[in-house]
Amino acid sequence: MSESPSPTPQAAATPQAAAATPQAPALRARGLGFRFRSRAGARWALRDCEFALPAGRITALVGPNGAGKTTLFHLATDLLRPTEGAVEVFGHTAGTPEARGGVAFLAQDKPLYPRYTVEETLRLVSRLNKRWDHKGAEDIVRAGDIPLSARVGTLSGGERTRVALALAMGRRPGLLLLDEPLADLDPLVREEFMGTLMAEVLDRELSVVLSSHVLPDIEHSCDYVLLLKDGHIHLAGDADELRATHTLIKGRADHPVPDHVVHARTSGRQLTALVRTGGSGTVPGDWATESPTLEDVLLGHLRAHATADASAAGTAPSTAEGAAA
Ligand SMILES: Nc1ncnc2c1ncn2[C@@H]1O[C@H](COP(=O)(O)OP(=O)(O)OP(=O)(O)O)[C@@H](O)[C@H]1O
Repeated sequence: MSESPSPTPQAAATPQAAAATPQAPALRARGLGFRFRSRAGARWALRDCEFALPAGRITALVGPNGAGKTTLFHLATDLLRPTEGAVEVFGHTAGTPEARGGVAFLAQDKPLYPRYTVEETLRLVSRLNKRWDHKGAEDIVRAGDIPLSARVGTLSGGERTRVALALAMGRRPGLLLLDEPLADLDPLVREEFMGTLMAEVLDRELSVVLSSHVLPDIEHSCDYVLLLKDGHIHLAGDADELRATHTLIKGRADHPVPDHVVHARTSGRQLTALVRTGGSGTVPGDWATESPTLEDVLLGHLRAHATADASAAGTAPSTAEGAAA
């Protein structure tokens, strides 16, 4: 891991508690847009984003590569400033001392000093944060059997993720933003990591937004979903509600396809489709129906996105993969 100028940039943020407005969403976007400018020209990474993520929940932030997930985290933590609109943390505009004090960010590359021991790293970050829970941070490290005397550079990817989580949690944030924290963890450590996170949510009334491409891990741990595509909000809502308002159907491919199909595909003579049923669960026609998992719902919407892209590029498969979101 390369040495970086500052471990956990957000750890140096103003250590001031966010006086959370009661009932204020943990994270809210109002007409939020961000445009990168480069030599190649300007490009919108996020546009017209409107959402309110409820407090005390674990929100899954999902979307294809380049959808704008990291950009959203950077806007929420004031590493970037909106080109248009605004983003708020517990009702406070991102970048204000109240917002900065209430949010901790675990970045994808988890910047840490490799030559420091774990203990030195915790002490360094504790000095930068008045509101620091040293025991809580150490407990998270110890739960992973990581010696405090170990040099960060000698830790595995999963162990570094745990140390970075301890640094973020030590700041006692109201909102924790995790950018693909599961990417370098093996399945057992992933399960353990999500268990630690869920316990923290319950014990500390923490709100979490977690970006991930690992959909099965989201299934049992996330209770709210935000799906981004091409910098726009494609889907947002309570996980149970999303399961209840979609239905999986299977049947003969030569049957007329029902309304509100999110995504359909054929295999031989069989058609399988994800349909928005608005909660009734009923689909007219001769179809076998099944309740979808959250993964089914997200895959359906992600595939719809991929197919729409392929169609636009003239490369859509010639099967019945038509999609209507
Ligand atoms: N520094 C930059 N300069 C110009 N464009 C950028 C920059 N960083 C990101 N982008 C572009 O902004 C868009 C959103 O990028 P972002 O990293 O937010 O996506 P993401 O959803 O986090 O992707 P991934 O899942 O691959 O991590 C992409 O089109 C990306 O190419």
